Amino acid sequence: MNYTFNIDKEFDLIAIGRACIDLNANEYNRPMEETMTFTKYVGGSPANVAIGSAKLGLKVGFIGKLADDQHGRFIERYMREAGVDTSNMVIDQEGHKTGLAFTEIKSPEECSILMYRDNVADLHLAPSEVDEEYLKKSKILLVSGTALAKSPSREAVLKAVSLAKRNDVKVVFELDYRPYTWNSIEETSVYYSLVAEQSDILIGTRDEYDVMENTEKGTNEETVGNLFKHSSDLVVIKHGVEGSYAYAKSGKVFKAKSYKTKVLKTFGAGDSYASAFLYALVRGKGIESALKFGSASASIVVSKHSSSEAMPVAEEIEGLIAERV
Ligand SMILES: Nc1ncnc2c1ncn2[C@@H]1O[C@H](COP(=O)(O)OP(=O)(O)O)[C@@H](O)[C@H]1O
Ligand SMILES: O=C(O)C[C@@H](O)[C@H](O)C(=O)COP(=O)(O)O
Repeated sequence: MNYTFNIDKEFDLIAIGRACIDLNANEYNRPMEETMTFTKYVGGSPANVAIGSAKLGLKVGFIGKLADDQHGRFIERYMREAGVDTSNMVIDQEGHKTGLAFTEIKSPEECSILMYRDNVADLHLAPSEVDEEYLKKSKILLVSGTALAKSPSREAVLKAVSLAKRNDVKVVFELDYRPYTWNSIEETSVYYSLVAEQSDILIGTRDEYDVMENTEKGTNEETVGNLFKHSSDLVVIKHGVEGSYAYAKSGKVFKAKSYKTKVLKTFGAGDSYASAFLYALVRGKGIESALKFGSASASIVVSKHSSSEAMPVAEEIEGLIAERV
């Protein structure tokens, strides 16, 4: 089953939200307290998705705010060289900082992220910095849930969503829930529900949908039943290594297994999944195939050290899918 986009648009995808720095532990299987060296990469979920999709060949743009410092300049250059259009990345003029994510790899299954996100530039993106003329050129607006955590970024995203709806741009909501950015689950649930109801496509883990619904143990059937009362017509629910489902409004349900690999760390799975899933969907490969693309890309990235730099090219994904038929 195919998903259709407006083919007259110049950009395939424009992401909105944070572009930050990941500092990934060089020493494996050690707690953070004993980790002495880290490698720097561009990070931030929507930046990772933008980089991943651009590497696969989509025409990608980004709306976000960068710190006016060495880190901000590193991020802009890296993304531009990765093929992302950075013309709508705004440079902060008020001394806000770049968000940092230190990763801990205690074991392949036990990974965590220590985030430094006080006073970060990305959450200071203002509604006036979201340009309708730019956004309307895209097939997809990719919204990262974390960008809803604080004003003025929250209002900037709400404006982008309403401009997307006015201009035949599909809204894809990547729930991307990061607890430390929010005051409470109640607050998250309010803003997640607001954007979910206006989104065409949603991508999240089962746990993230539970946060959105402010519930402990929701079911996929209840989740999609509620979402299909609104704008959504495709809902992807990921269950980690157990695999993932896509529910279409027509009633069709698709399932994909994950691809076994030698896991180095678990982070990066969600972002690589989203970039390859959307690539396949935009290229008209069908929903079932898009799930396989997402899963295969995630499998490749969890076996590597970074999230952004490790994003695969299409041939690597196709090779893995063909090998595991
Ligand atoms: N250990 C793993 N080995 C291989 N693939 C994995 C593994 N963990 C996750 N994946 C793949 O990555 C996808 C997203 O992972 P998940 O953990 O659900 O998302 P997130 O990283 O957003 O929390 C899964 O649907 C699966 O295909
Ligand atoms: O999103 C962030 O700010 C941190 C990411 O850059 C980091 O690489 C990561 O956590 C990715 O994990 P994922 O969301 O599971 O793909």
